[in-house]
Amino acid sequence: MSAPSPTDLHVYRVGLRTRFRGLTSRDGMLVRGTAGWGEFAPFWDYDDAAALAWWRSALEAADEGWPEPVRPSVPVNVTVPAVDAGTAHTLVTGSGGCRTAKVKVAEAGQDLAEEIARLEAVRDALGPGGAIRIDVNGRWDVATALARLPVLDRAAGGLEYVEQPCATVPELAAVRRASDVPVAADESVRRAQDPLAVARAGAADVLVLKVAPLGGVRACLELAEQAGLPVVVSSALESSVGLAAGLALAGALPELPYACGLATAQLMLDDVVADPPDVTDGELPVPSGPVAPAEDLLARHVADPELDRRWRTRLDRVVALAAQEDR
Ligand SMILES: O=C(O)CCC(=O)C1=CC=C[C@@H](O)[C@@H]1C(=O)O
Ligand SMILES: [Mg+2]
Repeated sequence: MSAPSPTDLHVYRVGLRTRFRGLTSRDGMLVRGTAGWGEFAPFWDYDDAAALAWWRSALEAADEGWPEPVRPSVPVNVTVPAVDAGTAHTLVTGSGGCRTAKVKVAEAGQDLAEEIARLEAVRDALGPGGAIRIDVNGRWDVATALARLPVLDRAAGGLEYVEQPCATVPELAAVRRASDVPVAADESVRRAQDPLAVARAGAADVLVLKVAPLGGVRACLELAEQAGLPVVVSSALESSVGLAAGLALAGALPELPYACGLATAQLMLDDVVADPPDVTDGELPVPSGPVAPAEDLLARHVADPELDRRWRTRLDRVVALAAQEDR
């Protein structure tokens, strides 16, 4: 399917519980194909060329479905946005038994004391056995990373890893060489011309794979195999239609040594899927195939006409790009 009929496309918008990635709501497009439903929801700061991979991932779900899983459920981390310590504590205790927390730091306008308090609260809520990772989204330079990491490592009672401490591959390599905290690459994979460059450079201990920006479950399985590094599957903050693709990847990977960042439905006020899976004992079930939205929820969260028009024109441009590439 290259140009779905407009009736098989739905644009949704759902509010977020707390501000995340500068967003207070999430919007995207759901597409129905012959195998089920896919989600096309590139953030608005992705241009059409970058959005193409998100479209291929949506089409894979809608038209092909996914490879067979090798496990029935996957461990997930609770995602803690750049919130105050009390809210962070509540998020972890209400996460459905997650034993790993990913905590956002380096938020503009916040200071180190707030980060320390957030990490101490998360450790208190998790107890001594849990794992804590932080995500910097590339906002530190190397010197800042090397100054902050020991402090935050202490506040957290030990960090499992730091995700994308700096923006570039050489900077990640420098941090990895000089710090005891393992380094995970996220933007250096999903926003890179060459998603394997960071692995080849020896600049990361772990790769974060997000299905949609990397072009689908099969593309990610191949990437993981070629990289030869442990991977963490993480969401792109989709509805449960899109999250199902992440769960399918996590379910199909030969090895899954870390908890995955796929519990982000907890950050949303509602969903487009009826009875989305709850996190139980820190795990989410791997779906048997693509997941369908519910009519009444689509109606409840239908985008306003202007947003609907923006998504449909965006998709028209991306479908045209895909046709050019396939030629
Ligand atoms: O990994 C997680 O725990 C949840 C997903 C997550 O953190 C993200 C989802 C989407 C956009 C990103 O800014 C953010 C990330 O940087 O990993
Ligand atoms: Mg990240």
